[in-house]
Amino acid sequence: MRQVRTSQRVAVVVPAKDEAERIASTVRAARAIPHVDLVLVVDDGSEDDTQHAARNAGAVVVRHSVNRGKASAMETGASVVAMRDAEDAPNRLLLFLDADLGDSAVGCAPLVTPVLEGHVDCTIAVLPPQAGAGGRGVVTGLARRSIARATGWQPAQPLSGQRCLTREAFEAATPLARGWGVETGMTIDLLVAGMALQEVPCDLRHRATSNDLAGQLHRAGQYRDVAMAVNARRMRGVRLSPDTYAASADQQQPGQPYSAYPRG
Ligand SMILES: O=c1ccn([C@@H]2O[C@H](COP(=O)(O)OP(=O)(O)O[C@H]3O[C@H](CO)[C@@H](O)[C@H](O)[C@H]3O)[C@@H](O)[C@H]2O)c(=O)[nH]1
Ligand SMILES: O=C(O)[C@H](O)COP(=O)(O)O
Repeated sequence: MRQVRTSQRVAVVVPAKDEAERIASTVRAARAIPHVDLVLVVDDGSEDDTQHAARNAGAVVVRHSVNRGKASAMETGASVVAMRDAEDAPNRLLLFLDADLGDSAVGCAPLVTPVLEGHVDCTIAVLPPQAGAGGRGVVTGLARRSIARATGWQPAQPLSGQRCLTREAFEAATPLARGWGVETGMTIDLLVAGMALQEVPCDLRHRATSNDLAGQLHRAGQYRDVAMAVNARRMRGVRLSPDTYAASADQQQPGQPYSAYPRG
């Protein structure tokens, strides 16, 4: 496991598209997370006032002049953080947060410690049930089954985008899968690369997707992107054989670190 450096800092990266209503409270809450010294908002071609609201709340803001999708905004954010990492200090950990968490974003603090202390390479938030959520688990099920087939892991919330990871882990997961496939692709890439992941319960609230027409269209886009991320990895052979992960898969426990390779 990697060396522990308690002086290591954390950069929060927030991809944001038309989030003027909630971005200020998300930024303020993110700044209160221990070890965070940089909050970077990537305005992904918003048509509202997201960039100014974020800047006024204390974030560093960069902007895509056209909408490029969440994964692209995450890559832009990580590149800007790298430019701001000091040469004589460890690279910052990256903490990706969605823009719609509002005040509850501070509830992501528990994601930092397991990575900072070197226990795992990436943590992923598990959210409590959300008021107004209308999904039937179709996209979530596709993502979970696909991750399990490639790596043996059965995460509770495979689509969760609140993730803290090392720079090395981020690089192992790039180029990121496009759009809404980013989390599923990242999880597979990290586990195939031999990294350890852990789901961590976090007290968060976000704008849940309802079951109206807009919600169903959103889920159709998510399904398409997850399927594309999975198929691209299958075609490139980015997956492990069941023989490799059998022991880890058998012993996995919810909320505990998971690594697909046997630990010697
Ligand atoms: O073109 C876009 C669209 C969205 N976003 C941002 O991406 C984040 C997530 O978008 P949201 O509309 O909240 O998506 P949800 O369906 O609620 O997202 C769930 O599912 C996604 C995967 O499908 C994950 O990325 C999210 O973390 C998870 O909360 C937000 O900060 C958005 O502002 C962009 O940056 N660019
Ligand atoms: O509402 C959600 O959690 C996402 O849009 C995914 O939907 P589903 O997994 O319920 O299909």
